[in-house]
Amino acid sequence: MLEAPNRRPARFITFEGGEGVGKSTQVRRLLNNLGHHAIEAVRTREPGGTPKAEAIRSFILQGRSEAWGAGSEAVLFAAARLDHVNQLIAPNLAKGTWVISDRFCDSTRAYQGLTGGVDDRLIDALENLALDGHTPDLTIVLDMDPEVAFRRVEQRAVEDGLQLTGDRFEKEELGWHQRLRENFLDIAGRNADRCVVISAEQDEEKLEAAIWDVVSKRFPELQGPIVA
Ligand SMILES: Nc1ncnc2c1ncn2[C@@H]1O[C@H](COP(=O)(O)OP(=O)(O)O)[C@@H](O)[C@H]1O
Ligand SMILES: Cc1cn([C@H]2C[C@H](O)[C@@H](COP(=O)(O)OP(=O)(O)O)O2)c(=O)[nH]c1=O
Repeated sequence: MLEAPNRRPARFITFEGGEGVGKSTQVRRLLNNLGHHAIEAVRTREPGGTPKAEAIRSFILQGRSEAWGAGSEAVLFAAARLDHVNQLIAPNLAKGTWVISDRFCDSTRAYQGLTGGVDDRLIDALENLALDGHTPDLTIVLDMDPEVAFRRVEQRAVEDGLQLTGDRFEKEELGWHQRLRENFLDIAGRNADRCVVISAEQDEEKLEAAIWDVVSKRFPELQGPIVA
């Protein structure tokens, strides 16, 4: 079959950062903006994205692997990622569909590696195996004070009449979340070609515009007028 001339490769974009910084909200908004530029894209998340990876997600987030330690949890996250890459990410990119993921490999490095104390060599090995070359083209790291992020989540839960329970990682103490924030910034600094840090302490529309500015400058195919 003949390749369409000048067909650009599909892009793989990930969002990273602490709890409640607005990743899911901005993934949705980015997808919408890509649609306005006639870019076909799928939204996904980690842990999860495929039935097998979602099963691993429930197991971990219910706290069932907590007693096994951060090393074993890193292996579980990588097992979920392997399936996610093979079944969803790689096939979509291969057929020209962009993939936008709410968290990816930097979360394992930040949570289990730098914050959880798992040896870099294990994190590196798991990352190489699970990604199999599918490194994101761009990673947006949403950065904010975790205390402010918690207040947002709490306020929204009160407004929606929901009870906040806190999953496996949400229930860690504030100092832990502050270290996590520093660790994401450290990862971004060490991968400056791929990662862009954006302050998430701005309203949803302004943050969306700041993200679009970064994404559209990075990928020339987005620089034309809105077509859809
Ligand atoms: N820029 C923002 N300003 C204020 N509240 C926000 C903003 N972005 C998201 N929220 C709210 O904060 C909470 C967490 O947002 P969410 O997108 O689910 O974060 P994450 O995916 O990072 O956990 C939600 O209740 C959401 O409506
Ligand atoms: C992908 C991934 C997530 N996690 C954690 C981060 C979150 O606490 C949790 C995912 O839960 P989620 O509800 O998606 O969190 P958030 O809304 O903040 O993104 O799993 C890891 O510890 N390691 C990983 O590799």
